[in-house]
Amino acid sequence: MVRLPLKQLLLEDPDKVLVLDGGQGTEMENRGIKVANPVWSTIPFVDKSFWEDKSSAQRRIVEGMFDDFMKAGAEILMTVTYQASFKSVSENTPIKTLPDYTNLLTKIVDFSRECIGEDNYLIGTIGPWGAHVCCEFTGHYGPRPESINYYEYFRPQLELFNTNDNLDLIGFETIPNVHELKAILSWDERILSKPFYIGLSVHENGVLRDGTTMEQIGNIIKGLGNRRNPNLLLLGINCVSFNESPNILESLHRALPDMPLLAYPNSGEVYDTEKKIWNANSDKLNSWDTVVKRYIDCGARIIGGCCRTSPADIAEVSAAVKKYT
Ligand code: MET
Ligand SMILES: [Zn+2]
Repeated sequence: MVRLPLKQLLLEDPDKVLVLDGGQGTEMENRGIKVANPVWSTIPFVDKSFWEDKSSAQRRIVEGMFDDFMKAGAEILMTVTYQASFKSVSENTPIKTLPDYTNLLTKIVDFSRECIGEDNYLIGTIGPWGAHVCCEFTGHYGPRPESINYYEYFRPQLELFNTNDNLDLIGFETIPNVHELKAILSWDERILSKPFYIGLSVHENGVLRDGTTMEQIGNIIKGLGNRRNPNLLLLGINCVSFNESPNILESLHRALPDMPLLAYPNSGEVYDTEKKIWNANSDKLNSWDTVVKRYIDCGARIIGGCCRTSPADIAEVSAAVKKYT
């Protein structure tokens, strides 16, 4: 294998910062794929023609997207599996059984590896429990969030990602609720046997969507002591306000000074939930150059973009990473 195991790279090359890709779901939408459905950006992979016809339009779009992110400088890229839990897929697509689901996810992972080659790192992404009920930006997990069986929800996707050698890292993205965070943190190496990270969904006022502060999150992680899963490699934020993201990451760094961090904010545009369109943010206070420098200064080791960030954004991230490392 050409690439070093990620854990080793993070330890042995402390100045290395990896450039992540951008917002795949929104980028696929920009390129003409209709993603408005319950499995979101995983939809093209559910179509048989994606696998049977190697020159199908949708397949070319996904290949082109990976290519353009790599040309922009991305060296760690994601599978398009944010909303591909067994529950979401089996309830909303013709794929109903565990073997068929496993087959679908294996094909997606192996296809993504083919797209990015052996030199780059591949993350198997997992959206939060809230993604299947669209509440990853509110964190409202109902009256008893502590009694949700998170493990049961994640298990089929996790078991597959754990065992597929094409994946270097598992990414839990956009986690908005502290009970879900605690559940993931309670899983040991038998449940999470591959390196993983957790991306938090943080309000622009700096607290987790459910109101938990970064300091409280720091205490939860410190409190794990030797029960902490050694595969937890990084903690960070994703799909958060572009302008506020450096402040948020800095507060996470103050809470956990030794933790390697990751950050991939939104583009800085603002979503109008009524008109369902993205508007340019006239108050975009920062440039990628500024935010990337601040991320690096507080210990970020993986930096990229989330929703509405494109290869052009990743090129700016990559230039800033080169400048400041
Ligand atoms: C709602 S956050 C989405 C994250 C996902 N990795 C994507 O960009 O497709
Ligand atoms: Zn996002």
